Amino acid sequence: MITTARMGAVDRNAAALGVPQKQLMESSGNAVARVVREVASEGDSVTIVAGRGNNGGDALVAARFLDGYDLSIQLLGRPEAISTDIARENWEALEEAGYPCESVTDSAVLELGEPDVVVDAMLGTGISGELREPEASAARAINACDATVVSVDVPSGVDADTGDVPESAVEADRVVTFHDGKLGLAELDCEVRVEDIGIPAAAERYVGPGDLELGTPAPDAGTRVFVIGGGPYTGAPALSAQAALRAGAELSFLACPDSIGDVLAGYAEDLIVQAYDSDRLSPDEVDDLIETATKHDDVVVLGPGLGTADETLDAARTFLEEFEGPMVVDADALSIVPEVDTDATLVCTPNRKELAGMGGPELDDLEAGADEIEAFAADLGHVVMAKAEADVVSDGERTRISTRGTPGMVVGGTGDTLAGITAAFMGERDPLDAAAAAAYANGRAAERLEKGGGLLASDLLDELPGVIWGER
Ligand SMILES: NC(=O)C1=CN([C@@H]2O[C@H](COP(=O)(O)OP(=O)(O)OC[C@H]3O[C@@H](n4cnc5c(N)ncnc54)[C@H](O)[C@@H]3O)[C@@H](O)[C@H]2O)[C@@H](O)CC1
Ligand SMILES: [K+]
Repeated sequence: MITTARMGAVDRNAAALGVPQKQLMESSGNAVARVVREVASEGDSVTIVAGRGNNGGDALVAARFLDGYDLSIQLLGRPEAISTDIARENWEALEEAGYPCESVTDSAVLELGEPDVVVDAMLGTGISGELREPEASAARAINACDATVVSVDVPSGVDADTGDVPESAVEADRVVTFHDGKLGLAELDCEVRVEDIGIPAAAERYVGPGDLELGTPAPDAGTRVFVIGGGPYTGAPALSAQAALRAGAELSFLACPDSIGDVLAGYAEDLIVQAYDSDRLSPDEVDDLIETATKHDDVVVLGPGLGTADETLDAARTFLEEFEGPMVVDADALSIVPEVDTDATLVCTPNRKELAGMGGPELDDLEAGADEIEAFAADLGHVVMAKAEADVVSDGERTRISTRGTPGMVVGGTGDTLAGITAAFMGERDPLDAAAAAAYANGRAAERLEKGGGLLASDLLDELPGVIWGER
């Protein structure tokens, strides 16, 4: 099963891999025609009712695969109103080649007659709510006639994600949907066929620009990130907090020992430092930290630069047990995740060594071990983003791999930026989607810098907005 948002992302990834949507539309149209051939006999009359989006485009392609039938092609609206180039090009090709095309500009004029088959291609996944005109009248006409109704992708009007069926929706006899099943079709009383349209498996497996779009919230999402880190180290928490801002967080807070508060504040005037009265994180601070994070609905980053003192790990353990919001767990805090029972929503970001330290698989090649990482994430019950040349992100059921990045990223601190980006995205996005998008963004930032070696994690900061807001 796939959501329509994820389907859109995979589609975009396929285009980035060199398989553009027009090619997929050709496959979809072909698949629609195959189903029409199954329900129609030679010479039967087939009426295509096409909307102005890509759902209509699929059926316009199908027309070219239906020689031998008594075809009628009705476009709902004026050809100039077709909303995508690829659908318009397919319309123009039909007109040019002399197919029986009509543009229906007044809903009252939709003359269905008594066709044997109606292809319902008014609306697919682009729909929201009750049908508007002229689609609503056309749906009534389709529902009133005796024809076998073949719906393209989804019966027009039905929400492919939720399965909501507004009163005005088309009642289909068959549905031809593409690539993968849609949750919203499961409850319908009709035959649903899932057709392969030639999307490369890599478009789902490897993160691409579609994942960036899917996992990145709007720039005004207003997420607040709260980094709990530092003590023995100062750079790591500062990098996480700054990366969160570059990835669109509205505010980035840093909770740290007061002994390093001034140092952290000195790194960047954009950070808001909340120092506690101690040399390192200890259980005494936890109640305050949880109260602050909970009150402001913060996304927490726990771990960067915390160190491994016993009292610090005790504090991290208590925080995990008691916090119930979204959080990224990185670095020194990772080792305690398997021992605690938490209601928080976690993305854990171990490198190879930390992964093994958490009781996960010992792997040289994370990509080759993706199945083991998936099994580990399932056991753990949290999203795991394992980091190396390839980053493997899994929630135990869904697994995505990012091969973006450069060898220069082995330098210290690139994991800290990744944690901060993930947190900024997690405020408004599914944790797996957020983590996958963050891996892509962090890696792309390094690629754009084109440094063979000598990359600094802090170099990535300036590059992130161009990737995230420019490439999504
Ligand atoms: N991988 C994919 O995602 C592929 C998608 N394809 C097709 O593309 C379709 C999605 O295309 P689009 O995104 O262009 O969307 P649609 O073709 O579903 O329709 C979009 C249009 O419908 C209008 N609309 C929205 N709600 C409405 C309502 N309640 N009443 C009347 N009009 C309404 C919108 O303003 C928009 O112009 C899929 O369903 C599928 O058929 C295929 O071409 C192949 C590949
Ligand atoms: K449809």
